[in-house]
Amino acid sequence: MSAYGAKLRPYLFLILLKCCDFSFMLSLTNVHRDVPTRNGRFHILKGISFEAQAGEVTALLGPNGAGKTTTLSIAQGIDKASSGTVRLLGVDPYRAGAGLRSQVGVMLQDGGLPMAVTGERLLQHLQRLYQHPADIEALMDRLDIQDFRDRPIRRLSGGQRQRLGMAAALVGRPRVVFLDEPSAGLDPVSRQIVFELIEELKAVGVCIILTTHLLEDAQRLADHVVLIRDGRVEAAGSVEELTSTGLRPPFTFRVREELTTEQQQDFPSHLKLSRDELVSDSLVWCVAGIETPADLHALTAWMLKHNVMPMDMGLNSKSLEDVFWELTAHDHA
Ligand SMILES: Nc1ncnc2c1ncn2[C@@H]1O[C@H](COP(=O)(O)OP(=O)(O)OP(=O)(O)O)[C@@H](O)[C@H]1O
Repeated sequence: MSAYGAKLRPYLFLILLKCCDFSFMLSLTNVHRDVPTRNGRFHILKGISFEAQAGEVTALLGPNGAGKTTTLSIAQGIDKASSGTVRLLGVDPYRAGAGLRSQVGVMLQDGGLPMAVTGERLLQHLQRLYQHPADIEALMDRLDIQDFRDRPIRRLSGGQRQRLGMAAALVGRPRVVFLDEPSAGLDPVSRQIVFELIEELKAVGVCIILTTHLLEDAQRLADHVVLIRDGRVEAAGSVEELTSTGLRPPFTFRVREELTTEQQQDFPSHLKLSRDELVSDSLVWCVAGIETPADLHALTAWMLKHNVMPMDMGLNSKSLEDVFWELTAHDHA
């Protein structure tokens, strides 16, 4: 190697290292997607950026029509971004060949499953497409598919199809798995099976990207949440990061009997008392403005003065659902 080449060697090594850096299994940078319409162009995605890492669950959340499915399709390479950069295992998924496909599992929704064949036949067929497939007997055991393995897919219930769709996504032992609404329509037992499997996949370093409308599921499963609204990333971070920012959840207390007008009128003026509208039981009250022990003292002094003994009271922890409502409040106004 020339002296110039020798000087370049450390840099070449660094560039090579960067190209092989798969700590982000998936990255989208400023991705736009627009489609022609009669009056011009409709912008479905308006600059989506996020990353998904190995051994983590990344959950895409958002209201109907936000752009989640379009984002997933582009991330998988089924659809093409109008602009921006997509990297799946280091390559552009839209242009990539079979080498990438064999490392990526996609959970097919109902429409994508061949209705006439049996679940077992489908899994056997998929098994032959991969060099190092999973053991499908073990997969069928794990997802509780054995009982209906020989039934045509069209005869299966929604929950059975969901589990078969998940098995189909895992036959090739993928490094990255895309799951569209994996827990939709599942009974509690099937849901638990799917959740445990997702945890096992995480533990062996699989990168899981899922969409869900069930915020409770996202809260339980996701390491990283990407909240999409109107084609943009409205918020992103861990569940803890998202639930510890923004509005503080209200302090609530529950009483056995209705508060009188006099009690309400004498409430400490720097605190705001209102009924908790999310609870059908109207005897739950929210108190906004409790920031310090002195505020708490003002509240309990008012209770003492008016002989109000709460059945329970406390500061609520914020859920992903609260964050979702906060961020999408103007959509529902
Ligand atoms: N090919 C297309 N042509 C025109 N509009 C489209 C096209 N594909 C998607 N859209 C529109 O883009 C928006 C986002 O669609 P997308 O399916 O990505 O949303 P989503 O977040 O997955 O919604 P949902 O939660 O209802 O499944 C919707 O308004 C949809 O009607």
